[in-house]
Parts: sequence; structure tokens; C-alpha cells
Amino acid sequence: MSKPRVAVIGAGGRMGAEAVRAVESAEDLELVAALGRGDSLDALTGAGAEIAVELTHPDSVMENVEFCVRNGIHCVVGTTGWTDERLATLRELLPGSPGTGVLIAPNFGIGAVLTMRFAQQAARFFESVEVVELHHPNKADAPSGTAARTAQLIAAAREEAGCPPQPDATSTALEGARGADVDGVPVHAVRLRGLVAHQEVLFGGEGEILTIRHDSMNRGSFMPGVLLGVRRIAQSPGLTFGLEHFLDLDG
Ligand SMILES: NC(=O)C1=CN([C@@H]2O[C@H](COP(=O)(O)OP(=O)(O)OC[C@H]3O[C@@H](n4cnc5c(N)ncnc54)[C@H](OP(=O)(O)O)[C@@H]3O)[C@@H](O)[C@H]2O)C=CC1
Ligand SMILES: O=C(O)C1=N[C@H](C(=O)O)C[C@H](O)C1
Repeated sequence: MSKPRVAVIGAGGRMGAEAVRAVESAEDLELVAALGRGDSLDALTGAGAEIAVELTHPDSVMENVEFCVRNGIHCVVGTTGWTDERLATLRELLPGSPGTGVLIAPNFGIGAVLTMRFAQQAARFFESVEVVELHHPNKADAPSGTAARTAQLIAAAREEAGCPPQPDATSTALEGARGADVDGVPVHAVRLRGLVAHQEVLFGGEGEILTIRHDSMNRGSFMPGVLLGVRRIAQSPGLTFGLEHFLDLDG
């Protein structure tokens, strides 16, 4: 049986280079193209790619994913920058290419996916919650896609449970001191040499604190998730947002 033909877009980057190695090492997959900055997307169709792994930059991702969808190439996307408007554009595009699947994974790390799930579960039990994400200083965006998604999931869980807004009596502050407001959840971004990708979710109640922390120590930590996405995407037409949909978290 022929192996799925996989391409990596952003192959010259930190994640892209790791993904190239991971796909090359996977016996059940074939790497047919590795595109860097300046390479034409036509190389994907030229190489007969069936699945593209997209790991570039928030400014590039939309064009790349649109090209793939229009050409019936399944997409496994790790790049951040997915606003509601961009997701709406993609949702409009996908029916024109029935059978094509797009996975957008804010984080491919299994532990990071579990962090989001545990934070969702804890959200309604605590009065206060803040998210702190910590990354290497070469990261293009802030807050991280993972932190934004975590905060959105927490906020939705709190709203569903009827939780009131969390207490915060701050009446004066330097701009930025209370972080970014994501659906009512403060999100703080640290950029520090030596870090890779880390996140803490802090929950506070009367007399107790619950901290959920995840650390990606290297980019290899994301590769089992990338390969899972690659292996599953052809059987998942349409848009899948979050790797949790390919994991049996309730099993
Ligand atoms: N979902 C997840 O689990 C993870 C997601 N990420 C996300 O993945 C993205 C990439 O991260 P990272 O690898 O650290 O970033 P890097 O800057 O190391 O790599 C991005 C690469 O993409 C290249 N690039 C940019 N635009 C294009 C394009 N149109 N075509 C081909 N190549 C292009 C860049 O080239 P140049 O250098 O010339 O700009 C660079 O080589 C980020 O959005 C990051 O947040 C990162 C880690 C995990
Ligand atoms: O840029 C990174 O490094 C990472 N980006 C993703 C994000 O923004 O959430 C995933 C992970 O945090 C690493």
C-alpha cells in the first residue's frame, strides 16, 4: 500500500525542521516536499503532496492553508494567529473542497492539551484564575495561541456554570500590568532566553491555590502530536480545531 505523501511548509524554521525529521523517520509516511521562505506553493501540487504540515508565521499561514484547501491537500496547522475572522474565512472555503481536512492545533503537546482540559474542568470551582505563558524570545506572537485558547475555554466553562466575573479591585495600574484580557481572563506573557514553551494556569479560592503547569523542554515534545494529526487528518474532512479531537480524552 502506498504511504501518505506529506509536505512541510516552513521547513527552515525551528518547528518545521523538527517536523521534517519526524516525518522522514516515520516508516508509514513519505516526505515529498519541504518548503522554505520564498518557495512556490506550486511545489506542493508538483510533488503530489496529500497532506501539508504548516509551521510558518501568523502572516503567512492563511495564504498557505487557502492554497492547500483549494487544491484538495489536507492541512495540519500548528501556526498561530487564528482570529475568529480567519476561522470564518476558512469555514466558508472548506465546503468548496469536500473531503479535505484541516486540523488547527494551538498546541501539539499532549501535556498541553491535557492542561487545557484540566483547566476547563477546574474553571467553575475557583473564584480567580490567571494564565501565565512563558516562551523563548524569538516567538513572534503574544500571548501564545495556547494561552489564548486556554483562557477562552476557561471563560466558556465559567459562563456555562454561571460564575460571576472574578474579583479585581485594581483602580490604578501601569498599562499592561494586569496582562491581556482574554474573555475576562488575565493572560500574562513572559519572553526569556533559555525557555522553550511553558504555561501555568493559576486558580485561586478561599485559602487555596491550584496551579496547573506544563513545560515543553524541546520541540520534539510536539512531534507525536504532529504525526497523530498527519495520520488522522485524511479521515476528518472539514475543520478540526484542537488536537483533543484526535485523542480519546474521556476513554
Ligand atoms: N501548535 C504547536 O504545538 C506549536 C506551534 N508553534 C507555532 O508555529 C509557528 C512557527 O514557529 P517556529 O518554528 O518557532 O518559528 P520559526 O520562525 O523558527 O519558523 C518559521 C519558518 O517559516 C518560514 N516562513 C515564513 N513564512 C513562510 C512561507 N510563506 N513559506 C514558507 N516558509 C515560511 C520562516 O522563514 P523566515 O525565517 O525567512 O521568516 C521560518 O523559517 C509559530 O506560529 C508558532 O507559534 C510553535 C511550536 C509549537
Ligand atoms: O511559538 C512557540 O514556540 C509556540 N507556539 C504555540 C503557541 O503559541 O501556543 C505552541 C507552543 O506554545 C509553542
